[in-house]
Amino acid sequence: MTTNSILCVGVGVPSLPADWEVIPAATPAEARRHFKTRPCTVGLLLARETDNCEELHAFLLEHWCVHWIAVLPPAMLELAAWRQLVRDHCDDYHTAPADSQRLRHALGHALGMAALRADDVAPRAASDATLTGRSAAITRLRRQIGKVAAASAPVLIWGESGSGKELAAQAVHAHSPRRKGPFVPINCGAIPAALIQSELFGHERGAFTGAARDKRGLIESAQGGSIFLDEIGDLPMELQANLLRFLQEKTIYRVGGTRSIAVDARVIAASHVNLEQAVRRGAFREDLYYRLNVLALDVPPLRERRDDLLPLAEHFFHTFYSERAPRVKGFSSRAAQAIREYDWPGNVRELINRVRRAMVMAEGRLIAPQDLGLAADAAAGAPMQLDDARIRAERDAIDASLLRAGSNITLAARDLGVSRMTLYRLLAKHGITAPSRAGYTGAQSE
Ligand SMILES: Nc1ncnc2c1ncn2[C@@H]1O[C@H](COP(=O)(O)OP(=O)(O)OP(=O)(O)O)[C@@H](O)[C@H]1O
Repeated sequence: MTTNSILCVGVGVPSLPADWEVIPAATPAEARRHFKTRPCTVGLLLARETDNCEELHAFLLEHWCVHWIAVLPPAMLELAAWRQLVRDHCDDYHTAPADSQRLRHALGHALGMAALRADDVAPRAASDATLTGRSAAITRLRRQIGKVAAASAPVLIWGESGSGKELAAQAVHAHSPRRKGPFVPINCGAIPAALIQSELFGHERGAFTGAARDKRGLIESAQGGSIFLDEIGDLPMELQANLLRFLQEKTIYRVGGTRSIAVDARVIAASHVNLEQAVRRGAFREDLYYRLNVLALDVPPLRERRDDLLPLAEHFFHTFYSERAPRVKGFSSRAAQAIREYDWPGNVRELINRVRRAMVMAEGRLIAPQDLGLAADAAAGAPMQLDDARIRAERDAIDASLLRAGSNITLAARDLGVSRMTLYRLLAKHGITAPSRAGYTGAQSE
């Protein structure tokens, strides 16, 4: 690919400077074929009234990393759907007929910006199927990821549990100049405090009892790539100092070691707690917070991007298609409505778990709200003894937290405010099978 390649989608390709390679594609389908073999960083979208806005929207979503410039008749800009398409996907737009001087200038500028971002690296991937969703919020996030990926400073991702922080971190890495290097995810909250230092920084032989040989830490293993520190707020204070030193000096010391080791790894951190408040409470170092918070990304909770709910549900239905009971063909309209109306406190992870469970448990051909555990209480209104109501509420709470926690007993117990042992006892009491990591399938007995 030359750096001056421009993919023109639509008809009526304008004359452009001879040293630019112009790749014409009359339709999105043709453009898709070109993208497979000739990825471009700049695209010109020549829209006409007869075009299908939805189809173009889907195409642009797949190629969100491209810098798009649109040319469209002024009347189309009166229409809300087209205005949104331009707002969501394009860096710039011109009304047709476009002034050729201004258009060349805009395209030249886009090529220049793309070249700066690419920074001598292979072209950014032309599509990313992983961050599914079509809401304005997720579209914005994808655009921000594209920008953040090109930079080299640390990234801090904020979002509720299960909202997609790790996926966003993977996308930053996948679109960055480091994409060929490793992506090393670490959950700071899941590693026991006694182990975390040697896990992160490695150790030298004899550093402590049991350290029989030298061991590389996870930070070192991210050499040339990115390290993803999930739940950074759980990092003990003393390690926060070590991490700060690494961010400042790009070197680490293994536990028990005296030699500094240079490590070239980009830090991407994430938290579901407000780190600013943690700083105020004295639980998180202020200097580390400012070091990390250079490029911030906010992954919105699912209830704030309801337009993503059905595309995501469909996406997971297809992802787990082979696991479904063979008769299950899709979602009923009542299930779709229930999905749209529910608040999804456990975010995308909860949606995955509910869809997976429904695909296995559904009684009919179409998934119903009750298969998703989202039916309005069928017994509502019927008299119920207080004891029964208590038992039912307890079981529903356990059910819901297991779904939110993605079958992780430790997280579910924490969510419910009980110990793991108590949760196991409650599971036995309600006849709920202790979930395997493969997936929670809900209460087994009524
Ligand atoms: N937009 C999305 N498209 C497709 N899958 C998604 C999307 N967002 C999240 N997921 C999926 O949802 C699950 C939870 O996402 P992820 O692990 O990234 O969340 P998280 O915010 O890092 O969670 P936690 O705070 O618990 O670590 C993963 O299986 C992920 O692949």
